[in-house]
Amino acid sequence: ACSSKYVLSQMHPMWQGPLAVPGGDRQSPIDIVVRKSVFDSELKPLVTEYNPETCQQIWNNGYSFLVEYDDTTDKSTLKGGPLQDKFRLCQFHFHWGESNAWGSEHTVDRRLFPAELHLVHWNSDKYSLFEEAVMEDNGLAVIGVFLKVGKRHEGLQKLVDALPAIRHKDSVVEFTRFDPACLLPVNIDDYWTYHGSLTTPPLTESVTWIVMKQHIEVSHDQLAVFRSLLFTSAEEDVQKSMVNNFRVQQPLCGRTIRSSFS
Ligand SMILES: COc1cccc(N2C=Cc3cc(S(N)(=O)=O)sc3S2(=O)=O)c1
Ligand SMILES: [Zn+2]
Repeated sequence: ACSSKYVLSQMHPMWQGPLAVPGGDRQSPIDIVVRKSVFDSELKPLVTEYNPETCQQIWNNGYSFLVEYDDTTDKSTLKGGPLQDKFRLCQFHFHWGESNAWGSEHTVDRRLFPAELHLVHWNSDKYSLFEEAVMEDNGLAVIGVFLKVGKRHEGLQKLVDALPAIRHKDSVVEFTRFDPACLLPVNIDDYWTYHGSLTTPPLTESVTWIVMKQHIEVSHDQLAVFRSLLFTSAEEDVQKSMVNNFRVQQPLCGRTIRSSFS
């Protein structure tokens, strides 16, 4: 799987960490300035082929909660869009705020969303292990989807119902037969794409970001359950609510953001 404790445990609740990695000139997240993005007609539609049977577990890593997929074969994959190779889904997770006014990592013309979903994939054409891919230039592809508060998301509810069982850091429960495609917006043909990094340690600059233009809606109550999670483990005497687990925005450093739509 693609998330090991030693890496994730470096994350501190209000982890704001270094403003940018020393020498890092392609860090994430960033603000997407729509009028500065460049339409690229060569960008193809994204092709996701997710198999719910590869869903394995859901766990609280002390920074977010991750739904992990079996990435030992090419069963749940992403290709097309800006990608030249086939990428394997390894996990998805979210970032959110303590209020509905903020929480997303990326913004669109400075517009904040209450939360953001990240579907993490690694290049299985070029690498045999996630741990290799995460260190390489074109090793990872992460789909970002903005969440807005509105109507209840039926597909999300199975995940929301599992959260009370993983309230504390390092708690894990079995979680199966969840199709992450249900979390994608109706239209996945319209997106922005740019070269960036992981937004938490190890902050490696190995990510092709694909940020969806269309958001998904979840209910206020569903998002409130995210906020009932804790950064802290059961043993700690001071419990801290898992909120505001997003990174500060990073300098664009001259990068071009391409759009798949004009
Ligand atoms: C050896 O490198 C490893 C090993 C195990 C897990 C990770 N990761 C850590 C952070 C991280 C942050 C992501 S985000 N918010 O940009 O989508 S995705 C992701 S991760 O790849 O799961 C890295
Ligand atoms: Zn993330």
